Amino acid sequence: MVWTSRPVKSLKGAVRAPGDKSCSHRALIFGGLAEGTSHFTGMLEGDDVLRTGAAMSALGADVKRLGGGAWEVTGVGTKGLSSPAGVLDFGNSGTGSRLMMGVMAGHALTAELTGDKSLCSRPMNRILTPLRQMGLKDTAGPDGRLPFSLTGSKNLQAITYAPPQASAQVKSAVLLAGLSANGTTIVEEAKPTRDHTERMLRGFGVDVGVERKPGEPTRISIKGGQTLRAIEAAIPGDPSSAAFLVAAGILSPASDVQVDGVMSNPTRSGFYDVANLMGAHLGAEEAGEAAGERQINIASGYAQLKGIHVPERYVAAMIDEFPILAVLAAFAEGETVVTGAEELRVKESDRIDATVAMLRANGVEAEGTPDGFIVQGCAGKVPGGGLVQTHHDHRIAMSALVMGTATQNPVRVDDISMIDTSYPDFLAHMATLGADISEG
Ligand SMILES: O=C(O)C1=C[C@@H](OP(=O)(O)O)[C@@H](O)[C@H](O)C1
Ligand SMILES: C=C(OP(=O)(O)O)C(=O)O
Repeated sequence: MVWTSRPVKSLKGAVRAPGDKSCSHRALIFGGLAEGTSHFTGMLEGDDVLRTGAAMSALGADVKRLGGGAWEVTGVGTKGLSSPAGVLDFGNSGTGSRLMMGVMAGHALTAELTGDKSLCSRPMNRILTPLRQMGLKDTAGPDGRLPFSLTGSKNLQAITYAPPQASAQVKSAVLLAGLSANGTTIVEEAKPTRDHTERMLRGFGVDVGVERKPGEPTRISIKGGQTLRAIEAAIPGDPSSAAFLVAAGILSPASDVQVDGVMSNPTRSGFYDVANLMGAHLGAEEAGEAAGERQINIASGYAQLKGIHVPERYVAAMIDEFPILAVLAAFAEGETVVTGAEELRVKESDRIDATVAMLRANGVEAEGTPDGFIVQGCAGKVPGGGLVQTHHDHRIAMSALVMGTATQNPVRVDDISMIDTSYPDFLAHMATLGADISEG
């Protein structure tokens, strides 16, 4: 079903950021491994997270959705999960499927895993390779694509592993397997990635070592056999979802957009840092802590941006924000160059190709490179008028709809149903700000 976003003169208003997707997955997983009953509020209730909850429940945890973002999870203890009766379907979610593989590796269980078309085309060898070294058995073919089944073991061996990719999902899967392995598992991380697994595990009482030395990979260690203790926590707001609203504020003349309760964590703040480097003037006001994370209220208003070469040190901290950054680049003056972001090719879609095609369909000169893209900015005047193919990728769909609020002509999108995977309130929040987005 095609949806259209039409240009508006201004966007104004305040909305609360939805619960962070990464933290919501982890809350359900860790709550299900803990001893006792955990309570969470402010959870994201997108399809990706719901599927992680369903998987934990099928494996034996008691997972209750109480309504309005509140959840109650009674855990089974670190080695207490058991084989599910049916297939575990992770839908569109790389995070849910990959973190759960790490968890299941350390349990005496067999499970069949699958996902939607997009997830079944994403690489899983990055997870299977280290987990097999630890003792996991699986039926995956050489290409390592879902569906396959895996059989875990209560006797995993700890390893020291240096992931070849900058990936929090790989790091987390290995650490979670390490939680029930014999010995101390160490992940050597060359480039910092989001650290929610480390932080949140500590909140559950797990000892996670982090050793940083200048010029060397960070060594993150976890001793097997530790117990998680149930917690009460509020989930912080999602900076990746908030980025769409903040970008809409920057693009729209005479706008005044506020997004409240956004997690501010240096491993997630790349988009905001880069937007400021391009000339945005984002306001930040302290908004207290949630689950050990700082939160801020972000104020966003119109700015004429300048293209830049995005410094590669920001890439991991804004990995999901490149499609919306490309929209900012389209409105900027001059060229924007992204390098070092080859991981974009293995997300829900090939986000380099999908992003470039989204811009070109709307009259913007852009080209893909093996590890990024180059955008020629239109200095505020983006033609629009195109039909964007989302390739079932939520971040492409939301980026295109935000772009359409400020183009010369409406922007159409082939399908928006998958936005529910990460941001079910997106359309409602955009409507609150005054966007003109409708079906047809
Ligand atoms: O650990 C996580 O919660 C995530 C890690 C990132 O993936 P990679 O680990 O593949 O970079 C990110 O793209 C994803 O949206 C969420
Ligand atoms: C890449 C993403 O998620 P996942 O890997 O969990 O599917 C995303 O949300 O942009």
